[in-house]
Amino acid sequence: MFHHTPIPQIQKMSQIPTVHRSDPDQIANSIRPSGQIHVIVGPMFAGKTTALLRRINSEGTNGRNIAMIKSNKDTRYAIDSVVTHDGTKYPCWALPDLQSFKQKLGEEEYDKLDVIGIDEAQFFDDLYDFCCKAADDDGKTVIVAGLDGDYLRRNFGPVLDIVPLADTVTKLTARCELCGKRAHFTFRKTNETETELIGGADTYMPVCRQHYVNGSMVKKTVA
Ligand SMILES: Nc1ncnc2c1ncn2[C@@H]1O[C@H](COP(=O)(O)OP(=O)(O)O)[C@@H](O)[C@H]1O
Ligand SMILES: Cc1cn([C@H]2C[C@H](O)[C@@H](COP(=O)(O)O)O2)c(=O)[nH]c1=O
Repeated sequence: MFHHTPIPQIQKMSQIPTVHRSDPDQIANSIRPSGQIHVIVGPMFAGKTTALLRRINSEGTNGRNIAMIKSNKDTRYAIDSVVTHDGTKYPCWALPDLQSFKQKLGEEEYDKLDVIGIDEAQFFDDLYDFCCKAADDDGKTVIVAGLDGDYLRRNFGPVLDIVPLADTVTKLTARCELCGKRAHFTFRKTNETETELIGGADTYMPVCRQHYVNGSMVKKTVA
């Protein structure tokens, strides 16, 4: 039996859907305020909050209007201030999430802001959406400090999610508490296993790779 295979029809040019290219002039001429996002990460005690405060103070010196936010989960040194491990302070909004910020501050005050600092960013689930809107739509400079990794060296919260949005990313290091070499990791001294556990030098120490691995082995052996 003879089978007739249908020959595919060649599409006429007019039938091929047009790909619409964005017009570069239109993009270039659209007037949008230009925001920025700067991200500071690293282990605990690396100087993330210190770096954040330095940048915020320098923006303030340049006459820019600033607001600082931290997670209200961080109750270590003060409720309504960002505080470094060596005691430098800056007043802030301590919030459960970032979406409540505009409402708390008021629309008019929000519009006047040039720079928003965010500390303990690992605790804000809505970090990505907030930063995207603040920089892309509202023209704010957002400076974010937070832990990139938790005590098990896993992604911590949404901090690494905003790297694709960022103008700059700075990874700081601390000093290994056991040998003084550069420390990239945070070691939890206690046996608690929950990801979020607020604490300072009583609970955590910065360590180099070698001492992170040794410490984890010792913990496993003892457990
Ligand atoms: N192992 C440590 N234990 C306690 N404090 C430390 C330790 N290493 C450094 N520090 C102090 O912490 C300061 C940095 O604090 P901070 O900016 O709050 O760090 P981060 O925000 O990265 O945790 C350093 O300047 C130093 O004074
Ligand atoms: C590693 C790790 C840390 N945390 C908590 C401990 C502190 O309260 C903050 C980090 O503060 P810092 O300003 O960076 O010193 O995060 C946690 O909850 N879980 C962890 O694994």
